Amino acid sequence: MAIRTVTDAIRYVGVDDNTLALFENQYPVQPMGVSYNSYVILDEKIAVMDSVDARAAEEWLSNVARVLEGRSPDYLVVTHMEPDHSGSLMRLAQKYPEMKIVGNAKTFTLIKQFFGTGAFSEDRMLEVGEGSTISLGSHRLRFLLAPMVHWPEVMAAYEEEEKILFSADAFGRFGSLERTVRAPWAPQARRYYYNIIGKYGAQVQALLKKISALEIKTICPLHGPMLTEDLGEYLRLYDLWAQWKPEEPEGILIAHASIHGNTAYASEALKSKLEGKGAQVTMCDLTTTDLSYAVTSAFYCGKLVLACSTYDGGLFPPMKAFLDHLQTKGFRNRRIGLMENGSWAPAAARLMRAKLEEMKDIHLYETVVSLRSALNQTSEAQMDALVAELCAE
Ligand SMILES: Cc1cc2nc3c(=O)[nH]c(=O)nc-3n(C[C@H](O)[C@H](O)[C@H](O)COP(=O)(O)O)c2cc1C
Repeated sequence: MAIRTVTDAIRYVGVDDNTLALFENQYPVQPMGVSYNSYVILDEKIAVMDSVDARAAEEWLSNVARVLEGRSPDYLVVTHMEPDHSGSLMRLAQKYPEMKIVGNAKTFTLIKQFFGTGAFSEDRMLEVGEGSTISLGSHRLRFLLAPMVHWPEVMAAYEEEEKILFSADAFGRFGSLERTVRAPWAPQARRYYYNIIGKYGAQVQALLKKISALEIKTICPLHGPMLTEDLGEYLRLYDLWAQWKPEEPEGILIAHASIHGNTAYASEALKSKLEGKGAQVTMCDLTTTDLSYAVTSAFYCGKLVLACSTYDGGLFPPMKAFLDHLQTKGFRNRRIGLMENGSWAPAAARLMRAKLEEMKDIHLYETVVSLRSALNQTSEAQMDALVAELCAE
């Protein structure tokens, strides 16, 4: 990946990873890839902002060396210790033994856990806290602690001279810079947010409140593009996401998990009926859709219909996994209809309801569509009643 110029004094030295299959060993990142971002601020003193995944160490070290042009960095700022950003930290630290490591108290606890208690001598660890500053010359970094966005030691850094927010993982998105140069920010930022940061909406709101007092010209996140335009729109979306509010309050997601196809067929019939009433419907086959996309679609819409076959007295596993993931990510504040199928003792609706009742602010529609193997007159009448409820508001 080519080095990029952020401003005259600031360079992007991050690395694209276009070969990784699963980010965090669970989120597909093909074909879009992912980037591990890192920046260098060149002034009287030099700060390197974060390192990269160990997979990308060689390219990153070479990028850093090229922009340094023979100088040595004074600081490596560690905005958090997740290995996709700290995996090459020790390589840079060994190469430049005079360089100080900048972190907060929790950062150094994690550094010791990952790299051993003797990883750094005391004089190499420069501890900062909320509001601490480091002057580099004409540039000055001010630190804003952002605990649990989405690790405990996370901090952002605001560069006061050029009004740049180094936002750690906030505002990041999947997609390498090379492969997604023309892709809109929101779709992969939304999937990144809900799956990785989503549980910590309250902590994201706290960070948004802190940065609302700042004039920001550029946001430099740790994944995906540097953001220079439409910042108001990105902040608006983050504010919505952090409050678990749907982007399409009237949009309906039908998420189905069908063993032999009858529940899927009934879901298609439901979709036709809803569209006949002018509703905006998205379908998600949970047996073929990666969970990270299904979870994102669920958060996007204000209304859902969950349709599931009964399986050994329980939920068909793709629905069970979907509900587990939603719960983990703090899913709430949605209106939901249920459709079940069972050939001899349907239990799916009862089990889905029980799971949803553990979540906050879930409104369940009264009508439950209960299929016995296949759609028939009785279940179609239930479906019509559910359609009326879904379209009533
Ligand atoms: C392995 C297996 C276990 C099942 N367990 C139950 C069950 O416990 N209770 C029930 O009523 N139906 C059970 N069924 C029937 C499914 O719910 C059946 O596939 C469904 O009624 C038809 O819908 P589908 O074509 O969408 O899967 C089971 C089916 C399979 C293949």
